[in-house]
This record gives sequence, C-alpha cells and structure tokens, in this order.
Amino acid sequence: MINLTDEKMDKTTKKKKKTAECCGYPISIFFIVVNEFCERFSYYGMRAVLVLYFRYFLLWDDDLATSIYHAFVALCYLTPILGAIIADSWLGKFKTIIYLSIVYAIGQVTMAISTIHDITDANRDGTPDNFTFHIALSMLGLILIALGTGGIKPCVAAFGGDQFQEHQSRQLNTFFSVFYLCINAGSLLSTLITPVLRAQECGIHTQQQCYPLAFGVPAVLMVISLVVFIAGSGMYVKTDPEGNIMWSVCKCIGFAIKNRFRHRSSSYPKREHWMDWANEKYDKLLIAQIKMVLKVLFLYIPLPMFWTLFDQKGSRWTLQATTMSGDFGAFILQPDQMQTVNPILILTLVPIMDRLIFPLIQKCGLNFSPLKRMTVGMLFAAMAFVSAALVQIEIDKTLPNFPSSSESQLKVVNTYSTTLNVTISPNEHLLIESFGSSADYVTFDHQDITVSLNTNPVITKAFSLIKGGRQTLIIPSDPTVMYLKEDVKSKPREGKNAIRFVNGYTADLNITNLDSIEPSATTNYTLVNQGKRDFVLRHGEQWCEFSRKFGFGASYTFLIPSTVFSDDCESITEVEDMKPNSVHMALQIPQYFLITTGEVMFSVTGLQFSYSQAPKNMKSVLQAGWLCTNAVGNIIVLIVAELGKLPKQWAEYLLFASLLVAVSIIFSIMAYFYTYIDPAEIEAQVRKEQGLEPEEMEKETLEMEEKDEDQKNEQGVKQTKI
Ligand SMILES: C[C@H](N)C(=O)N[C@@H](CCCCN)C(=O)O
Repeated sequence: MINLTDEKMDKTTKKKKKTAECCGYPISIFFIVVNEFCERFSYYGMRAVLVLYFRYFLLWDDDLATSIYHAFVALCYLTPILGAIIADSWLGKFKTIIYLSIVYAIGQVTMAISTIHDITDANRDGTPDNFTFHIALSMLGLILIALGTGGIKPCVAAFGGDQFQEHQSRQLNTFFSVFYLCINAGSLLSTLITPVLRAQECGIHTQQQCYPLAFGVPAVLMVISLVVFIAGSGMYVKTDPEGNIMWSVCKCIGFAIKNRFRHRSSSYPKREHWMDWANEKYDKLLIAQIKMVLKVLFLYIPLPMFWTLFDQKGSRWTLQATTMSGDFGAFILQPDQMQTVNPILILTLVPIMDRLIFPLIQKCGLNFSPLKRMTVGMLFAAMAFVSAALVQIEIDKTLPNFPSSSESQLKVVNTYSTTLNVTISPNEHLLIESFGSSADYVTFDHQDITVSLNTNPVITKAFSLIKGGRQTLIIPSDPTVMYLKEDVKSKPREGKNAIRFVNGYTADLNITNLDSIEPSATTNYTLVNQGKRDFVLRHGEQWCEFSRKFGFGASYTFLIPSTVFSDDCESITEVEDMKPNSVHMALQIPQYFLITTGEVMFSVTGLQFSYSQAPKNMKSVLQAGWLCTNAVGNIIVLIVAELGKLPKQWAEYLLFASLLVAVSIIFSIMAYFYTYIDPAEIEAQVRKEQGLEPEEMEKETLEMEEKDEDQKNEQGVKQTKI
C-alpha cells in the first residue's frame, strides 16, 4: 500500500519534476545522444558488410543477396510499430528501450558468431562445411537485430523529446538536429571502419576475411550503447504508459466506422468528422487525439516514395560507382566507400541549414514551414536522381557494347609464330599479328561459325558461340587445336580488374597465386584490385617478375611468349578485353549533395514534425508511423527491382525522379490543407469543454488506475483463494 502511494505521489509530481540542466538542456539527453551514436554505429557498421557476407561467405548470388538485404532493411522499419505499442501501452519507453536493446545486442552477438567459419570447417579448407547452420544462425541474428533496432527506434527519439520542459521548445528543435548528427557520426565512423575490419584476415585453422571482427565490433558497440543508456537512468523523465492505447484507438475507430454505417441514411444529421460517430461511447479527449494522429498519418501516404529513392544509395548508386574510377590522387576510394559522402555531408549541412539557411529564409520574411521544407526535400531528391541519370549517360558512353541476348561476340588472339589471316564465315576477315589480337569484338547474330586460318595447309574449324556471350578464339602455337574461351560480359564487381594469362611458353608455368598453367592453355579470370600489382612467373629454376598498374573495372588477357625467361618478362603482351572505367566517381558528388540536402529538409524535419504533432500519449506511435514510411519505401525498391526492368539504367533513374516530382506535387496539395496544431492546447481545450481542469483530469486518471489496481488485487486474492 505504501508503495502504491509513493508511486502515485511520483505520478502527480512528475510534471513539475525539474531535471538537471546544462546550458538550457536537460543533462539526461547526453546519455540519449551517446546511446544513439553507439546504436547507429552498431547498425550501420553491420549493414555495411552485410551484402558482402551474403555474397562471399554464404555464397548467395547477387540477386538473392540484394533481396534479403532490402527485406532486412524493410523489417527494421516495420518493427517500430511493435516497439511503439509495447512502449505506449505496456512497458513505457524507458523499459522498452532497455529490454529491446538486450534483444538487439543478443542479435548482434548471434550474427557475429554465425560468421566464424571455423565452427563448421571440419576439413579446414577455409569455407564452412555446414551452410545451413550459418544461414540459420545469421537469419536468427538478423531477426533479433531488426526487432531490437526497429523496436527502440521510435522510443529513443520520443524519449529524448520527453526530457524537455515546455519552456525548452527551442532546445527541443536543436536536440532533434543534434540527434540526427549523432546518427550520422555513428554511421560515418562505422561505414569507414567495418569494411577495413572485414578486409583483415583471421581464423583458427585457416585465415579468411575477418567477418567475425567486422560484426563483433558492432556487437560491442551495442552493449556499450545499452550500458550508457542505463547509466543515465537516475536522470530521465520517465512517462508511464497510458494503458493499452493502441487497442483503445483501434476499438474507437472501429466503433466510429460501425456507428457511421448504422446511421448511413440521410435522415441522420451529418457530423463534422467521421470520428465524431464514436462520441456515443468514447471519451472526447481520445477522439480528439485520434483525429490528430489520423491527420498526420494521412499526410504520410505519399512519403514512402522519398525513401524509395533515398535508400538506393546503398544499392543502385553503389553499383553505378563500380563502373567509375575512384582514383582521387591522394587516396583511392572504393565504390562502397562512396556512401560515406552522405553522413559527411549531413554533418556539414545540418549546422549550415540550422544556423544559416533557415534563419536567413526566416529573416527574408518567408514562411518555410515544416511541410514546405519536406516538399522541397523531395524535389531535391528528385534532382539527385536526374543528376544520377546524367552521370549514367556519361558512363554508358564509355561502357563496352555488350551483346544483346540474341547476339554473340568474338575476339581473336593469336599466339602462333606468324601473322595470320583469319576468316570467319561468311565474310569476316581479320589480319592478326603474332602475339596480337583483333582490334575489338566482332558481333554475330548467329551462333554457328566456321574459322579458317591461312596456314599451310589451311586449317578450318567449326564453332558454336554462346548466345548473349563474349568469347575469345585462342590460336595457340599449334593452330590445329585453336579453342574458344569465355570472356567477362559485364564490368568486374567492386571496381576490380579481371585478368587471365595465355601460356605461349613450351612448358608448364607457375604464376603468383594461380594454379600451374599447361602450355597453350588459358587461365580463368582472377580479380585484382586497382593499383600496382607484381606477378612472378616460374618454371623450375627459371623465373621472372613483371608488374602492371591497374585502374578500375578493366579486363585483360596477358600473352606469355616462349621467350619469356630470356627477356626477363619484357615480352609479355597485354590484350585489353575491357577498358578501365574512365568516368570519375567525383561526378557522383552532386547527386550525393542533392539527396543529402533533400534528406536534411525531409528527414530531420519529418522527425521533428512527427514528434510535435502527436498527442503526448501517442508520440511513439507517430514515430513508428513515420518509420513505417521507410519500410514501405524499401518494399517499393524490392518490387521495382524485380518487376520494372527498364533496358537503360538512366531511364530508370529518370522514372524515379518523375514519380517523386508527381508525388511531391500531391504532397504539397495535401500539406496546403493541413493546419499545424499544438496537441497540448487541443487536449487542454477538450478537457475544458468536458469541465475538467488538467489537475482534475490527472486526479481522475489516478482514481481510475487505483480502481484498476484494487480490482487486480481483489482478483489476485480470489485466485489465491481458489
Ligand atoms: C545515415 C543517414 N544519413 C541517416 O541519417 N539515417 C537516419 C534516418 C534513416 C531513414 C532512412 N533510412 C537513421 O536514423 O538512421
């Protein structure tokens, strides 16, 4: 009984509780922003290496890896609804954050364990023997992570907002910007660090890419995030959950619809709002609160389109970067590192916007309301995609002319001792020097060809080409055994270079990191990174070394002559199968700048707007609704990627840009009719109309809670009696 009274005292005095302040800000928010920094480091760090883990550890193909990745992101933005329900109707935000963070940390640890190949690598060949085990464990880890990260997401932002008193509205706005900066600082550091950790080698039996470290560090950060949050425990303003609010909302909406349907005849007088049909049974305050939430949720309908474009930074834009050159002189940027431009720009743009641009616009007497900012944000994102389309057109000009699905392409490489006249039926004549190749690929719209060489006697051989493929006809020192070798028909992944060797030497050769090659044979392609690479060729005691400097995304065939050891590798010839990328990655900076400006206007503002327009007891619900727009956006990416295969990538970018412009026009019309509200004022007004002063209202709630408590106690007694 004493405890109950204490609790009640706490509840009634809570509103007046003054939190410790520093420079006008509650000190407790320090713990919240540090917690957010660590959590976002954990999330983005894990996400940065996830696709590569799917692709190169679980050995999934590109399509499956991309689909599971986007499905995971979508799940992360669907679970906020669950988190909001738990917080608002059961545990309260504080406890929800703690419990779900524990789930999250367990998920990260599970994920890190699933990446230890040694667990199932019984034959010690460096690859796991039991993929099912690793897949099952990593999927379990990802589900727990999605539950954790999504579940706490609406609560942390809203819990931060709860720390502010009414007179701190200016500080509250700054808090949301600082909050966003912390998200991006975490994201920036982790996307720079975890790929480096992954590139390390580690293992018990064999040394492999160090995924356990790349996933382990985010797991540690998640534990730190939890510890920091708990450390601030004594300082927080903790608002209690207001009962099963979601259930009450659903029942109230259901009743309003049913009641409206029952009274559909024109003889019943119309009501101002369809929710007013719940008046007969439900509290006016609840109805007023639902109206506020529905108004905002309605406004959210067009928003997923923004995220559809925004989240393609991680997929389409990164793929675009793999066809570009990342040589910045002082440093080399990998295609997936280009994404770090976004958080870097956020860290620069948020202060500039907050301190300079928005105040300047205000000084000019322009009303740049939150919804106007969001519309402009959408237009910026659309412009970013126009910029991406222009870059794509430039890239397309430099890309090889790959065969269509009905065509075949052929190149000829001559390692015979003299120049050859090669005739490919019916009318293709090529003159190819010894240790040279045809200038480019010849395209055929049929697959069956006959090749004749002007040797003495003439050698003729029939071949069947691969439909939609690129091949090289290798003419070795004995031309009678000429053969076809399949070539790469797309840019090598991750901006790497595909290289292979044709052995024109008279005996087996060993080349660094490659299996031994027989005379006249051609190796399969090996991928090498950009930069200077050294190769050592060896046959018995003889050896020589040769070096080549590689750019990005090229493909070469190296022809090794019989004189290779006598001239110290000098005579090795290089045939360029595919030119290196020539469009510079710096050209992507404008599109990153535009999308990030759009993000500042749209996302930071949307976060503040969702908090400010929500009634006190439904703040997490609206945050969850806001995050849900993101989930839908990712689902749209999945659908478009699967269904809408446009032949040209630049056309797809323009399609997305046009769709977003259309959606932003619709949104601006909806925003025009939206009137900003002060939820607290509306609630006070409704209470007044009901003849209740705020204090009385609180008392009434307490009395109801006390009754509930007594009933529960009585039931407990009855149950123990039974
Ligand atoms: C890192 C990125 N710039 C960012 O700020 N992300 C925010 C908003 C996410 C919404 C889109 N996926 C975050 O909370 O992670």
